[in-house]
Amino acid sequence: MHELVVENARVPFGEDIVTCSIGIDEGRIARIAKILKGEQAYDARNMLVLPGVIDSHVHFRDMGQEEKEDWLSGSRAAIYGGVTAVVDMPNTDPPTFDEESFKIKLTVAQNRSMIDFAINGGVSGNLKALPVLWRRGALAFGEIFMAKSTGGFSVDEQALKAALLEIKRLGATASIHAEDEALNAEKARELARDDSPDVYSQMRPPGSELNAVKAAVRLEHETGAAMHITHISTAKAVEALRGEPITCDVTPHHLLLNMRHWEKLKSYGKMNPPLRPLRDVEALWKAARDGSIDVLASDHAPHTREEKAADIRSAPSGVPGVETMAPLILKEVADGRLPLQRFIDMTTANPARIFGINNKGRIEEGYDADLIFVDMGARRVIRPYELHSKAGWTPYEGMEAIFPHAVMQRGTLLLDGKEFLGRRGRGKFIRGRGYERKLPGRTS
Ligand SMILES: NC(=O)N[C@@H](CC(=O)O)C(=O)O
Ligand SMILES: [Zn+2]
Ligand SMILES: [Zn+2]
Repeated sequence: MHELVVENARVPFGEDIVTCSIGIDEGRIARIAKILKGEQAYDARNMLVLPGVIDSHVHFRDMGQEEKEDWLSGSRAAIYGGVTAVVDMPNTDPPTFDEESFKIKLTVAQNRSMIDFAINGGVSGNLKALPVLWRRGALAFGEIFMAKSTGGFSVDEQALKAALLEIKRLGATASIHAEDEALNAEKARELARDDSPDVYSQMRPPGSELNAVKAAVRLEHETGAAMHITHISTAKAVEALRGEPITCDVTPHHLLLNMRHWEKLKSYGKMNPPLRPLRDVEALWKAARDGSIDVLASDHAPHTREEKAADIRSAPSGVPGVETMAPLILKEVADGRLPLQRFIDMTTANPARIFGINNKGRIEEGYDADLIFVDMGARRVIRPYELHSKAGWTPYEGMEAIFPHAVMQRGTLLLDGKEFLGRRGRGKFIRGRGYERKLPGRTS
């Protein structure tokens, strides 16, 4: 007799969808079978049941940037979007560059997050701090900024190489923000007086990303570090990774928005890397379908309406996305633009494997019962006032999406139809592989 049985669940197994029961004990999937007995039952009503989404690239801000987002608002938005685990980036205030800032963020997230969370260590002139960040449980290192973005951090190739050698020594993974800082700076000067609506895309051209990705490939050859390119946004950068042992992720905005959206979005469409031409968007979809892109990650980067109302050069870069990512892409799955199994791999098993998150990302015995329940016919138009990020705006207003009907984390419902059941502080810290492990002695 299981504690809880999810009945009438339609679970995708490879190409098939099997109607089954999922037996859950102590928050874990204990059995999957036709019929199971449980003290409690949850009728999935023939909904599609998928593993909870792991969003491996979010900026939940908080601490010195509470006005943009905090862990409570960010994790609430995540739940409504079917996300049951997030990985928070280090460009916060304070930035996660040392033991003290890691502990501060961990305490804040443990007190406030309603979903399970991981914290990445940052890299910026803090080479000596990488081992202690790893021991404190950093999931990975990154995003490591090769070009300045929000927060103004960036490392040159020499510093990046030193960090990669240390990351390799630790057995950790590096996630890279690949743009060419020098080219971006040169373009910004060259286009200082240009007031075309798409000038921001011209200031950070595809060549900037390509230069940085090529440098990252060289550094992988030189260091052998486990590397991942985050928010890849151009056809040529995807090509540059072909055949390389480097994984990558794509954001919903680079799949669903393009340079034609500048007219309408203005500074709300500003993010790094910037909006691209349609030909890059089509190439990203092709790469998502054929597996050249491993992960879908939101790069949830909220800024307030007031900040975003500024002109294109002074407004901050970044768009919110944790609540709309899975719903928007599930709608594309329903429209046949991406196979369901690719969606599942890109949002669950792949990020779990790449970043070393154990026991999450699959509907299999022994895995956490992190589940989302989706009616693939339940389309809804996105309205900003119905979303939950503190941003209070979205670049996807008016677009159709398929939001999950229910969300469960480790066997506890966090959302059930209109009923929101998330609780502050219930999210658990997802520790990286280096947590409290004795570090290999320093070789040099
Ligand atoms: N993507 C963005 O434009 N901004 C992100 C940082 C980043 O991912 O570069 C942010 O933190 O605001
Ligand atoms: Zn970035
Ligand atoms: Zn980011």
